[in-house]
Amino acid sequence: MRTVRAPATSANLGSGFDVFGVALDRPADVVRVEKADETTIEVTGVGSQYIPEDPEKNVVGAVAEALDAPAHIRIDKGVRPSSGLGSSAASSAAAALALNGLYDRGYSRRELVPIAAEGEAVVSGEAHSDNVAPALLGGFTVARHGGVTAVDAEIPLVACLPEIAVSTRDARRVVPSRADMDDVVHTVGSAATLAVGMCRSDPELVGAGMDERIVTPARAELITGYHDVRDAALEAGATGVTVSGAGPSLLAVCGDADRARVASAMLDAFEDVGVDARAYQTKVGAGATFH
Ligand SMILES: Nc1ncnc2c1ncn2[C@@H]1O[C@H](COP(=O)(O)OP(=O)(O)O)[C@@H](O)[C@H]1O
Ligand SMILES: N[C@@H](CCOP(=O)(O)O)C(=O)O
Repeated sequence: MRTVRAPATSANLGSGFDVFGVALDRPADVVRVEKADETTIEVTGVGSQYIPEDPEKNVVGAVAEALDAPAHIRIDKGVRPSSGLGSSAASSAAAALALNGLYDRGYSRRELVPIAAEGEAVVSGEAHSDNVAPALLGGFTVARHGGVTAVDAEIPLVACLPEIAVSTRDARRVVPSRADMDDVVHTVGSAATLAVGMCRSDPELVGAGMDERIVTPARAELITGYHDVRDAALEAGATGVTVSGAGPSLLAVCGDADRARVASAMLDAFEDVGVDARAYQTKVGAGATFH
């Protein structure tokens, strides 16, 4: 038997669509695997009523198949599905690491990234690895077709999750297929600023580098109260705010001293537009760990 905890993650960070991601210190999924003749899945925890236990439909079924590692898989969800906090990726990453250990497959964490991404293809139609990379490796990650670069960073964050469901599949449909060259240049500048900020653990640079004008505005439309909540967080001291993953969560970057104030400003702003929400006061954290 093997048990692995894998963290929530936030992808894109505004300017790094389908490339950048960070592991969050909390919340997390816990996945336990035992060898079996065929794969069966049991799901408990946050939002488990919305998650299929059929191995053809649950992300961990695709991971078990990719590793040729049939197992009884128990998932205790800490990351709500359709949250924009890498819920499916947390399960995929945890299952990949746990099954790799259970069956002695010998893959490194980096080699497990494309295997765990097979799970993402089940739910969003594409094996994007910007969530599974930080869930496995921790820190700030840059996921490209050629491989993943990861760095540790000390950055305080607030992830604010409203009681709205936005599926990654639907939010990918609103992404424009073409972009204006001025906006592309702006995005490159932001992405470079953000990456330098992560390397320096500098919340000012990371926040400034989240600004992006191509994907984020289209997705903001799917989130009731997005602009009010963003403004409230900035006024409370956040250095940058953007859509987390495909939404509906918002991710704010701030200094340590401002984190509690930013979290409560975001909750109040959601409440003002009639939306219940919860805020995770978190930071860039570690990747999946064995228990
Ligand atoms: N193990 C799993 N954990 C979470 N969601 C899963 C899992 N397996 C399948 N799903 C499905 O994936 C969808 C959620 O994935 P996604 O929209 O990517 O959420 P998130 O943005 O939080 O990653 C839901 O439809 C859910 O039923
Ligand atoms: N790059 C993907 C990330 C989706 O993240 P999730 O946490 O919403 O699953 C996208 O932006 O579509």
